[in-house]
Amino acid sequence: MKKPYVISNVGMTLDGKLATVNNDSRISCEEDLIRVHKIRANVDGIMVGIGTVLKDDPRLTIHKIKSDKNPVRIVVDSKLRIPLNARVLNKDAKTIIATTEDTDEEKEKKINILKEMGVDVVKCGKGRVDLKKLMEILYNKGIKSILLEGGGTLNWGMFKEGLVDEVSVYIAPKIFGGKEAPTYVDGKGFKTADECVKLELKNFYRLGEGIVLEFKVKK
Ligand SMILES: NC(=O)C1=CN([C@@H]2O[C@H](COP(=O)(O)OP(=O)(O)OC[C@H]3O[C@@H](n4cnc5c(N)ncnc54)[C@H](OP(=O)(O)O)[C@@H]3O)[C@@H](O)[C@H]2O)C=CC1
Ligand SMILES: Nc1nc(O)c(N)c(N[C@@H]2O[C@H](COP(=O)(O)O)[C@@H](O)[C@H]2O)n1
Repeated sequence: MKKPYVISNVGMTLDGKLATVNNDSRISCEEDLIRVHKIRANVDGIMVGIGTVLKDDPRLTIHKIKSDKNPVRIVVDSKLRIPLNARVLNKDAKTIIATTEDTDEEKEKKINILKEMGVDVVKCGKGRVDLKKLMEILYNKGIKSILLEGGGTLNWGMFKEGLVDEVSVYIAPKIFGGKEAPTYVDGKGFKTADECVKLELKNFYRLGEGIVLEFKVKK
């Protein structure tokens, strides 16, 4: 299958959290955010799950460094829960919403509004977005590289389907704790260590107050 090259990046605490139990996701230092924006500047698309849009209202543009273009923003949103005033829907960059083929009158109405706003809505899968199919669709739209920016539920979906090629994480010297706090990879998890995603460490370095680790995913 032809698919975009996918880089998974997060800023996480030493205990693997992406945010606190109250959804405070201030983890990366300024130097790390600049590093992330340099990656953004080198990919065709930036992808997040609807959970991240609802909790963070991100822009998903390049705004920490100078850049003459923005990658396409991709939101994975089965039930089309995206608020029409979400910042990812502004005119700063193109946006693709990936939703399921499941349909009802209300959903179709919202799709039409989104299309009028210039948003590209793609349908793949039933129940939940079929991520493998989505990757194929995105590749055929000319998106050959993607920065996957979470959150933990979408990260699980992408790792489980074997769709991630590279990992870079910033580990901040912070501990958030909390069983309910989102982690780098949530979802159901693998049942045995044999099934897990295996990584090859490629590089590591100190950045600001924390550390960056870079891996290739073993296929
Ligand atoms: N520190 C960091 O670097 C980052 C932190 N975060 C934090 O992570 C948290 C959000 O994470 P989370 O709540 O897990 O949300 P996600 O952003 O991972 O979105 C998850 C949602 O995506 C939708 N989805 C659709 N299809 C799939 C699929 N095939 N597989 C997986 N998900 C699918 C589901 O909703 P539906 O069924 O409705 O479509 C699902 O609930 C926030 O607290 C945010 O601040 C997020 C990114 C980076
Ligand atoms: N790398 C990184 N470090 C953190 O500490 C973070 N909280 C995040 N969050 C991700 O970045 C998105 C915000 O993007 P904008 O600045 O609004 O463009 C947020 O939604 C998460 O995906 N990342």
